[in-house]
Amino acid sequence: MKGTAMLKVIELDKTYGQDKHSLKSVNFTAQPGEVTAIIGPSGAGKTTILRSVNQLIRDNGGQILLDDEDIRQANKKELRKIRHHIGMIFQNYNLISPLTALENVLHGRLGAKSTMAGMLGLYSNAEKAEALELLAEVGLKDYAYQRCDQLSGGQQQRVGIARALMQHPKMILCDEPIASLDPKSTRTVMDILRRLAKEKQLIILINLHQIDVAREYADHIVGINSGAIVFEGPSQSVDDTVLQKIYRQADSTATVTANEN
Ligand SMILES: Nc1ncnc2c1ncn2[C@@H]1O[C@H](COP(=O)(O)OP(=O)(O)OP(=O)(O)O)[C@@H](O)[C@H]1O
Repeated sequence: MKGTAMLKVIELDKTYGQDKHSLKSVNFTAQPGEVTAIIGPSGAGKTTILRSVNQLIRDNGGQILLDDEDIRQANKKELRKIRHHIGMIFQNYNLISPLTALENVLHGRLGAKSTMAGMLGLYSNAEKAEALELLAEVGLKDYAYQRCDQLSGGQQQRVGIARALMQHPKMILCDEPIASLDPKSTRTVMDILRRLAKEKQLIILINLHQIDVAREYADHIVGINSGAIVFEGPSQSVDDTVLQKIYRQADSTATVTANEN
């Protein structure tokens, strides 16, 4: 992939089983340099969108263009290559606990290595230096040799971010990355994601339950209700009327988190 990537999702459909229509002709764009947040009630389809974007689940139709290439049309080999440039950040961090922060970050290179080199844990000095630099970028310079299960949730999520950066991503997909974090760690993680989007011109696509966090940190907001996009626009235009539309008639679990430190 080359050039500046933009993610463009066009008329994406997903049906689970026979009749469970989870995404209904979903359209939205996410620009490099911006944080794009997907908000909506529980069960609206946020995770289904993220999992479709990197084709962890197969959808039923539409287009997913990254840098004008349709990810849906990629064969297995091409998909592996595309996925290598898509970082993932998870609610439960998905780190390998007994390993150190540095080792976990180095795992971000696995997709770029031969199976044998990956299995043997063979990393070059340049890769190690880069991993250390990335840990410093997320404020964990002094924790490189600490086991991940000895780090706080917020620190573990920052290791997850450094690991994603080790993939040299065009885009980072974040599935509720702050759901398990306290308000202070939430701010640290969101500050880092926003800074990285700008500095590295990354597309950051993030599922959020916390409306206030989305409004504060996202440049662009996509609102989904029952599988259909009901709002797309700058975060400044998300007012009460828009929120009512996004969360209408739903058993909303959305929370407005406190912004205290
Ligand atoms: N594997 C599956 N099989 C069948 N239905 C599924 C599956 N995964 C999700 N769904 C359904 O698809 C819809 C969208 O689910 P999804 O997990 O994408 O919502 P969400 O907005 O991410 O919810 P939450 O905020 O609670 O995580 C829901 O109705 C859900 O029950």
